[in-house]
Amino acid sequence: MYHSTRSVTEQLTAKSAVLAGIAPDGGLYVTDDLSELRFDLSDITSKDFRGIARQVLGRLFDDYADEEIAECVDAAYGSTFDSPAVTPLVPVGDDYVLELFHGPTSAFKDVALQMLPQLMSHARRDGERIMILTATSGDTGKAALAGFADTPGLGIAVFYPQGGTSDIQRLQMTTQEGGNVSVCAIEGNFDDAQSGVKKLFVDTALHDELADAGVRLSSANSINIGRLAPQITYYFDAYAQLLRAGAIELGDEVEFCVPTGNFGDVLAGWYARELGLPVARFIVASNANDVLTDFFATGAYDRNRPFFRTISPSMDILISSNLERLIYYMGGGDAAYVNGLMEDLARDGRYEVRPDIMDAIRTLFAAGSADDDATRAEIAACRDEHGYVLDPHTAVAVRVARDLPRTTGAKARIILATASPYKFAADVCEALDIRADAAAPFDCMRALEDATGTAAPRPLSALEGATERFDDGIAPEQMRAYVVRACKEATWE
Ligand SMILES: N[C@@H](CCOP(=O)(O)O)C(=O)O
Repeated sequence: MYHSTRSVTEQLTAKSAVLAGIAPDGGLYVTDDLSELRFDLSDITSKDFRGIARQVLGRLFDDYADEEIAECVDAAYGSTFDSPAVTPLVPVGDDYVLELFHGPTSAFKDVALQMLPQLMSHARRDGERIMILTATSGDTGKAALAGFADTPGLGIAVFYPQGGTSDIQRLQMTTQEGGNVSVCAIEGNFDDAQSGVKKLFVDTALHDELADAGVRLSSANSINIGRLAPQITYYFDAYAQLLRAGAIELGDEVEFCVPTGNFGDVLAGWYARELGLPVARFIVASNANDVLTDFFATGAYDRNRPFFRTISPSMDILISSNLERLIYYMGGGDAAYVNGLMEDLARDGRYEVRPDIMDAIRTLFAAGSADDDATRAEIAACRDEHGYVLDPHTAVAVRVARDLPRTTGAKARIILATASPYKFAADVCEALDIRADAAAPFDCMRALEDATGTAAPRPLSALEGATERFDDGIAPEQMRAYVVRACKEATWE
């Protein structure tokens, strides 16, 4: 059963938690006693990606029948990824890069957002209409649109920060087809978009108004446990790939370095560890928005700081929602304590975690940050040293990992590659000193292809000349009215 990080009174089945997205008190759904759900390592790592996905989802979402989970996995990972491995692991220097960008929108979000619509479709009752509200700093939005477009009974509204994504990321979203989709720029940053969405989730008057039209709200962000859980799969699968390559032996510990914004991706790794994956340490890598780096150093989470727009825009985030789940678990499941911290955050923009909890957290997590200059330098260095082209988010992680020696006991280090460099062609060209007009994204794509001998993913190059359907831009206060309209205008069946 699932309950809020902020209270334990309401207990929900997995299907209900997935459909709800976020708890009515603003908390995130969690399940207790993860240790009872641990896998036999030899068994789970003997499976391929799809087999691991079936195991992970079947265990965490036990009210889905085995056949339902199998149908979800086949639909999500049957033919939608351009690599037979789904998330291939590639050696780069002394480390490994886990390429999570082989899905339809060239970002790691595809792994979960090809799955979430399947999970929701199986949980939804006949006739029920669900509007998925999504805040994005660039990658989640398109991956959610691609996953939910024209899915019966489900609609989707995506909010992105105006000017806060790469040109390609914006075009991916504004050209999206489907009768159940809407895309809107917000005057503000990702935090404004996500806070706006969270406000709507706890707006009971809005819920009543939409209920009269037969619509309820849910989320495609990693605050939704149905979005987070599918990401656990690739941690186990990366380990399985290392075993098959003979790079480690069963039981050896590894470490992961994860480029981080909303803390969902790295938290999925932590769940994998709780479920039995031998992980010595997680490295949390941030860009200049280094609120997490400071948190791990000091125990104080303080969002009262300048917000930077960087060349790794998907990580331009100062409110890392999923940290709430980690604190809940590392604090021994004390929902009242978490509730108090979240009240501090809402009131003062900061909270401070108890030293004993921080000590426990620091045994497992290290953190570091890289600004734009360091990111560009890393893109260039990795190409020079290994002939491998990084996207800016992955480059942040590689740079942070470079500065931290591998922890004792870890037999291999895996860096999560979260997006294709072609989504950020202009910045990657600049970093690699490739001559191209930064204001012309498709010229940059071609220049990057010519200079590196790699090919842009077809869905990205096909954006050239595509018709932009959405040019709405609103203030955060107008999000409520926008959602009401989106619900009225969506084609539901
Ligand atoms: N990095 C995301 C922002 C939201 O994170 P999520 O994992 O909670 O969806 C993005 O690129 O949109």
